[in-house]
Formats: sequence, C-alpha cells, structure tokens
Amino acid sequence: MNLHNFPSEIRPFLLPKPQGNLVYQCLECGTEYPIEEFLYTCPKCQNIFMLPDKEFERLKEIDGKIWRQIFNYRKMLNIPALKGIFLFHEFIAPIIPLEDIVYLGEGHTSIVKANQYLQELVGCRFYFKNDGQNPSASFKDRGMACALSYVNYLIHTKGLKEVLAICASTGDTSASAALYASYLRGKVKSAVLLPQGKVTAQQMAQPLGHGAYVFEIPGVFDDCMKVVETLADNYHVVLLNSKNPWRIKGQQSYSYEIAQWFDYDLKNKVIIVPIGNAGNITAIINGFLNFYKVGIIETLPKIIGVQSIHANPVYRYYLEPDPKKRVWQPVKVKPSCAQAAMIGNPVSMPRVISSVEEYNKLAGKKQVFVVEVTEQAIMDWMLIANRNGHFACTQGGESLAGLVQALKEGIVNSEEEVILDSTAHMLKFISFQQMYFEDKFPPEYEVSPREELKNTPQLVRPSDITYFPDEKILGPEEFKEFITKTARTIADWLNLKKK
Ligand SMILES: N[C@@H](CCOP(=O)(O)O)C(=O)O
Repeated sequence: MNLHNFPSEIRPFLLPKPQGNLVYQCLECGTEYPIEEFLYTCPKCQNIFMLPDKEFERLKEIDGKIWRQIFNYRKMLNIPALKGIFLFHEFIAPIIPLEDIVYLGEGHTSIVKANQYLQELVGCRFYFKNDGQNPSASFKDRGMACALSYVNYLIHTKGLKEVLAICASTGDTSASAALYASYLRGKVKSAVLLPQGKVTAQQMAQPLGHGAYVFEIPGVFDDCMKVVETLADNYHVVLLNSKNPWRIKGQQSYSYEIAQWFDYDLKNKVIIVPIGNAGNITAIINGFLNFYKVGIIETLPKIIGVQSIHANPVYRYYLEPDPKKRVWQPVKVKPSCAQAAMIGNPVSMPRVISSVEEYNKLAGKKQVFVVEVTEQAIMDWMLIANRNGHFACTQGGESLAGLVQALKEGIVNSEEEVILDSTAHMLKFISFQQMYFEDKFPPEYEVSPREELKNTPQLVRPSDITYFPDEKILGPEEFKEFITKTARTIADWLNLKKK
C-alpha cells in the first residue's frame, strides 16, 4: 500500500529512522560499554550484558494506541526491511538504518488454534505459534536477523572486513547462523561447533549446505559453548549465540507478534516456552516488558518455562520459593528428545533471574513459572498434537507437555488461553518420531512408545500378482492386473465399501 493512503497522523511514523542509544550494560556491575566493539563478557566482572536503549523513554511520548496503529498500518507496507521482525524497529534495534537490515523472511509465524478434540483432551483453549516456519526452520532466525543486520551495519559504517561468525549449537542456532552469514557472502563467514552425535542429520545438513565450517566436539552443548566463549574472548570473531545480546533483541519480536495477533489484549493469556540456553525466555519476558512500559499492552501475560527432567537446572533453581535462598547450580544433562534444549548450564541464566524479578514486580504478582516434564510426556504430546493438525517439533511437544503439567499443578486454569512455542519445524527432529515408532529409543531416554501412537508403513505386495513394476516394464495386461489387485488389497485392508 502506498504511503499516501495511510492516515496523516500515522504517516510520519511509518518509515522508522535510525534512533536511540544502545549500550552494552553489565548485568552484575552495571558498567556500560559502547556497542562499536564486539563485547560479550564484562571485562570488569565477567558477567553478561543486556542491551538497553538509553533513550527508551522517548518511546513513551507516543501513546500506546498510536503505537498499535503504527504497527498495524506498517504491516501493509511492501518494504522488505519492515516485513520481518523489524516491523517493530523502534523496540528491537532502532539504531540500524533500514538499508542495512537483513531480511530473509523471518518472523510473523502462524498462530494456530488447537481443534476441539485436542482442547477437550488437554482441558483448555490453546494455540501453537509455529516458529519452525522461519527460514532456517527455528526461532533462532529472529535473533540472527537482528545480530547479522547489526554486523552488516558495522561493515558499512566502520569498514569491518573478513568477519568470522561463530557459535556453539544443538543444531538450530548453527543452521540459522550459517544461513544468515551465507547471505552476507564475501563479507561474513561462519564456523559452528556441534556436540558430536547429538545433532540430527537434518540439522547437520543445514550449516554444511550453507557453506559453514563445521566442527564436531566430543561432549555436550555446554562443552561447545565454553570453547566458543573462549574463542570469542580471545580472538577476533563475532559470537552468534544468544550470549550476544543482539540475538535477544531480535527474539523479542516473538512477544510483539503475539501482542499484535491478539489485538494487544493479553488478559488471560499464557505463554509457554521451552528453556534451553535461556535466551528465548529472556527475550520473551523483555519483549512483553517493553510493550507494557510504553502502554502498548495493558496486561503482562503469564509466562511458563518448561524443562525436561533430563536438563532441568532452571526448574531446580526456582523450586526454592524464597529468592534469597535460591542457589544457581548447573546440572549434567542426560539424553533428551527435546535435544535443542539439552543444556545444563544456560548462558542467559543471570538474565533470567533479573528479568523474572522485574516482570513479577511490574505484574504485581508471580507471573513467571517453570515446570518440569518427562521425556515420555514430550514424545507422547508431540505425537498427539501432530495427529491433530499441528507440526510440532519435540520442543513443541515439550511446551504442550508443560501445559498439561501446569494445568495439573493449577498454574493454568481453564479460563485462560495458552500460546505454546513450537520452536522449530518437526522435520528437523523427525528421527525421534522414527525411534518412537520403531521402539528404538536407547534406555537412557526413558521413552517407551504407546501402541496407539505408533505408525508404520505397510508394504502392499499381494502374492497373487504375477509381476510388479519394480521388476520389469509391465505390459498392458500385467499393469492392469497389478493395479486391480493392489487396489483391492488396500480396499480390503481399509474395509472400504464398494460403490
Ligand atoms: N538450542 C540452541 C542452543 C544455543 O542457544 P543460543 O540461543 O544461545 O544460540 C541451539 O540450537 O544451538
């Protein structure tokens, strides 16, 4: 839609100009550092950064109602830079000019309501937000679009050359980093560190296909993360894990989209998200906080993080009700079908602690919860969802299992409406479905298939057929015999009635 067709009071705001003043701010000592250098760990106290906008107050000069209209009208523009997460430019990385934004189709993923059967089975109204519909098939693209747009901006403004972008990954971050880096071919190369044997074949194929350097490390994700942190602290590389706060900024778009989808009315809404490296829950909390502070939303929705019993450090931390007595303790992970979240020492934990505190304080009550689910529940609920029109990944199954658990514990009630994060596309994690159907889960996963959820293909090769097309080129009569008898066998098997 042409700019002239929009209401005159909204028109001046539709094309955002570079604005704001972002700084790296240490979570521990509060020291601020300019963003022109790549910095991930505070040189003074070794803690991690948030990336606040020091001029955030200016956003409050525009009424919440006007902001809503700005975003709603902006959505009608055909400007690629504003088609994705940067629709919410002022609330993501407002210093980046539109011409430096890297847009590969990320964001604005669908929110699909569960059918009547599934809602009744679970006991409340809920939706899946399908972040597997992002270009590299996971939510990481939200953060990567922001981080790589900033790199692109620095390349243009500071003459940055030969950037090597690195990350540790359980498979989604690496796919996303490699994809976005490959778009900036000639300016950015990527290298990814993966825990050997703990990334699916599909996820391994992604960075390889995008031309990244791929390193497999004998260990788990937490080990890869330590190596990558050491590289980032000692060499000229750009860290693309969510330790890099530009990633967090981009992933806040998830909350903004939910707000927009529900017409900015989040009363009685509950958001459920799996926790792995804890960057996403940090982003989601801070996204809602930003919109709330400016008056774009009037309610802070309930947020529930979910962890598997095989990788549950955040759940354990919040088991202690008294904040003063809580002790942070990383855990040793066990194999998990929610492999993307198989993390024992989440890098963003300090951010989670401070963000949860602020969220609950502003909400005036406990509004962030963490639940724990079994591996069995993750698989069963993923399969049940997918037998009802969804395409949830194992982490999506974890979200649904988390909802069931939260209902059981009375954290969610049947009056509320729940949005579940399916963080990636089911096809990335299809090997877990395969192991379930074939009853081949190694014992340490603690998953045994429920007969009614299993499915296997049937070979149709009736014994009374003379020749099959895989044996020779069939003559007309032989082909007719093959078709008729095969169709009859399938009809008998399915118990079909003749017309
Ligand atoms: N699940 C993640 C783990 C790394 O998370 P990040 O958000 O800190 O990059 C992955 O896919 O690698």
